[in-house]
Amino acid sequence: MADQIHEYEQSHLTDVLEKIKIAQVKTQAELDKTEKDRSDIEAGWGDVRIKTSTYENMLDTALSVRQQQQLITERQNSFQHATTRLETLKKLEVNPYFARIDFQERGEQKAETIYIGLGSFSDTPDHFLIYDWRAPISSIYYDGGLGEVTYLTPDGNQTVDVDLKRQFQIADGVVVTIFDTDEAVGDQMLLEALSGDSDTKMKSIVTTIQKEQNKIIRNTAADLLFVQGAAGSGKTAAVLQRVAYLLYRYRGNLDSGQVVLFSPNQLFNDYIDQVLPELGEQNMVQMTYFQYSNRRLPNMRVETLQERFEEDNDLAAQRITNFKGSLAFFKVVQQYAETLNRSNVRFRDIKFQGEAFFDKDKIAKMFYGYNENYKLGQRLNATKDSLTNSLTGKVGSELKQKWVEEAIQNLTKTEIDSLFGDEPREFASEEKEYNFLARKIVTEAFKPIAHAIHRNRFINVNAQFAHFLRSVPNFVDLNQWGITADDWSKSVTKTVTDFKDKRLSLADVSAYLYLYDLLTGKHGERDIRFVFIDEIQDYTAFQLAFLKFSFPKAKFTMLGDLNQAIFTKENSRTLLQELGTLFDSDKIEVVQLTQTYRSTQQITDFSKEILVNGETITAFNRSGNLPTVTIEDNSAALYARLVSQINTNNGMNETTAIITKSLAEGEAVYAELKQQDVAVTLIRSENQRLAHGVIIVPSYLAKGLEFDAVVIWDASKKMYPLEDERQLLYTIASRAMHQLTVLALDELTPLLDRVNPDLYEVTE
Ligand SMILES: Nc1ncnc2c1ncn2[C@@H]1O[C@H](COP(=O)(O)OP(=O)(O)OP(=O)(O)O)[C@@H](O)[C@H]1O
Repeated sequence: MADQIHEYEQSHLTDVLEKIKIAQVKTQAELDKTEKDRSDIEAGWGDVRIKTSTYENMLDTALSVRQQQQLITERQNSFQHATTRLETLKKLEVNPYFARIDFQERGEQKAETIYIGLGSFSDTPDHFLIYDWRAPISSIYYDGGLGEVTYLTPDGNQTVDVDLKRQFQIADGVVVTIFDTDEAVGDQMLLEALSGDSDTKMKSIVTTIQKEQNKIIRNTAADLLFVQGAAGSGKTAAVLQRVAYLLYRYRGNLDSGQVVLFSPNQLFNDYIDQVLPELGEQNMVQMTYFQYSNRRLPNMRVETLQERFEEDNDLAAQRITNFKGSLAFFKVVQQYAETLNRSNVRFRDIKFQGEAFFDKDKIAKMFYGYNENYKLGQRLNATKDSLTNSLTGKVGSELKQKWVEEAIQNLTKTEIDSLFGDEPREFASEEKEYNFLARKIVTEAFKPIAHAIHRNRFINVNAQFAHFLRSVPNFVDLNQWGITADDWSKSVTKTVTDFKDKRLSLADVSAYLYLYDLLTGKHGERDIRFVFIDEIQDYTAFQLAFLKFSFPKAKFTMLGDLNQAIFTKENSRTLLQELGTLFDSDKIEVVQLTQTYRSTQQITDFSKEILVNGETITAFNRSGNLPTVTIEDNSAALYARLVSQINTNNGMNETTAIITKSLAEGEAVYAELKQQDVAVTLIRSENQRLAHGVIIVPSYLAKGLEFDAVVIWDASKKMYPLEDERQLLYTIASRAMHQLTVLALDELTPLLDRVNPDLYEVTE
C-alpha cells in the first residue's frame, strides 16, 4: 500500500515537474519577445519627429511621444509580469509543493484534491496543479486535522470535509518522504524543521505554520493585532509570513513600500532579510525606531541603543523617563500645542547677510494675525505664503543695493554668459541690461531665504520644546508621578544644555517630533498601509501613540513578550492597557502564543523558571542536554571552561554566541580569547553583520536572534544583582536552541535561585 502511494505520488510529481518545465520554456519565449518588442520601440524613438513650429505640430509631437510612452509602459509591465512568473516557476521546479489535501465541499458529491506550494501554478486557466500557500483554500492545511474544517474566504466562512492530509519532502524531483497526518501540521514535520542548525539568516516556515500562527498571518480585520508570545514562539516568523500573505492578498493594491517593520536593531534586520525573497516577495521597509526618529533630525545626535541600555539613572531621572514615556505625557503635548494657536510660538529671524531680513516679531504678528478659526498648520502655511510673496516683492527694491552693483562689476565673462543663458542679449538700454543681471543675482542670493521659509526655519523648535517642557507642570500634576518641581526643573535645564551640544535623549525625541508635527500641521504618512512593530515591550506608550499618529491610515500588528522587557522593565505590563485606549476596542485582537519552538525542552524548562510567572510557557517536545552551570573563583579557570565549551560546540558544528551583559564585558572577553588564539568575532554595534563561527554579543543586541549554543558570560551576583534584570537574563537564556552554558565568577546571581536544580547540571 505504502509503495503504491509512493509510486502514485512520484508519478504525479514527475508529471507536474514536466508541466512546470514546459511553462518555463513558454514564459522564457514570451520574455524574449517582449524584450525584443521593447528594444524595437525604443529604436522607434528615432521616428518621432520633434516639430515645434506651430501649435498643431507641437500637439502632434506630444501625441506621438505619448503613444510611444504608453507602448513602452505596456511592454514593461508584461516584461515584469513574465519575469516574476519565471522566477516563481524556477522556485517551483526546485520545490513544487509540500502538501496535499483531499476534501469535499459541503453539498458537493465530488471529492477534490489540491497540492500546496510556494506559488500557484496552472497549466490551463482555472486548472490549478499547485495552489499558493496563501490562497484561501490552503488555509485548510494549517487550520485543522481530518473531518470538518472551516476556512475563511473573501465571501465568508466555508466548511469542508477533509479526508486526507499528506505532507511531502521533495528533493531533486524525487519524493523523499510522505507523511499522512490527522493533525493540523504533523509534529513529525515540525520536529524535522526544528532540528536543523541555526543560520545567520532566518528561514521561512510556510510548510509548518501552526494554527495559532496562521490566525496572525491571515488576519485582515483588526486595526490592532497584538501578539503576546513567549520567546521563540514564532512571533517574528509569523509576522514575516504575514507580510507575504498581505502582499498576495492585496496584490495590485499594495506594494512592499507601503509596509513598514520596526525592528529592535539593525542586526536583526540583517538576520531576517532573506525570508521574504525566499517566499518570492520583496522586503518591506525595515527600520529601528532610532533610525526613524534620527532620520528626521539630521542635525541632532539622538541617544543610541547602547547609551540607553548602559544609562545609569537615579530614581528621580527614572521617574521622569517613565512619565515621558506615558500616554499622559502624549496628551500634555497635544494640550500644549492647542494653546499655541493663541500665543507662544517661538520664532526666530530669517537672516540675510548677517542681518534680520524677516524679523521674528513681524513674523509673529503675521502668524497670529489670521482669523481665529485657523488651525496651527493653516496659520503656518498662510505665514509661509505671505513671507514668500514678500520675498518676491523685495527683489525689486534690492536691485539698487550696493552689494548687487559690486557683484555685477566683479562678474567674469563666463559668469555673465551663464547668467544670460539662452536669453537674447539685446536690451533697449544699459539700465535694462543691469536690471536683468541684477534680478538674476538677487534671486540667486535670496534662494537660502526661500529655502528657510520652505523648511520652517523661522520657527525656533528648540526654544519651543524648552518652553513646552517648562509649561508641563501647568498641565499635569507631576507629584502623581513622584516628580518634584525641583527635579523637573533640573531635567529641563539638562535638556536645554544638551541642545547646545545638539544632543537629544531617547526619552525626549518622540515628544520633540510630535510637537513639531502638531505645530506644523503634519498628518503623518498616509500612504503606509501596514505597520509592524516587533519587540513591542521595549517601546513606551508614547512612542506607540506617536507611531499611530505618524501612520494614520495603517493597520498595526504589534508583537512582543512582556517577559523580555529589557529596557522598559516592569512598566511594560501596563502597555497593553494603554494601547487599548488608542484603538477602537472592537478592532483590537489579541493572540497569545505560548508554545515555544526555538529551544529544546530542557532549555525552555530552565529559562522559564528564571521568570516569576513563566508557567504559561510550554516547551516543544524536542530533547537535548541539560543546561550546565559552572562557578569558578578565578577568571583564569572561568576562561578555561569557556574555551573548552567553545571547542566542544565547534566539534559538534554548533554556532556559539557568548552573550555578555554589556559591550565593555564583551570587549574584555574578546581581548582574552584573542590572547589565547581563539577565533571569535565581537559584535560591537547594531550596524555590524552577523558572522559565522563563534561570536560575542552584548545582551541588548541579541534581541530577536537565535544561536545553536549560548554561553551566558558571567551570570554572577556581581554582574546581575538586581531583581529588575530577571527579564534580561531570561531573554539571554532563551536565545539558545540546543545548548546553554552558564558561567559565573565567585557566586551565581540570585536570579537563578528560583530555578529547580534538577533542571541543570553543575559542572566543576
Ligand atoms: N511553525 C513553525 N515551524 C517551524 N519553525 C518555526 C515555527 N514557528 C517558529 N519557528 C522557529 O522557531 C524559532 C523562533 O521563532 P521566532 O524568532 O519567530 O520567535 P519569536 O517569538 O520572535 O522569539 P523572540 O521573542 O525570542 O524574538 C525560529 O527559528 C523559527 O523559525
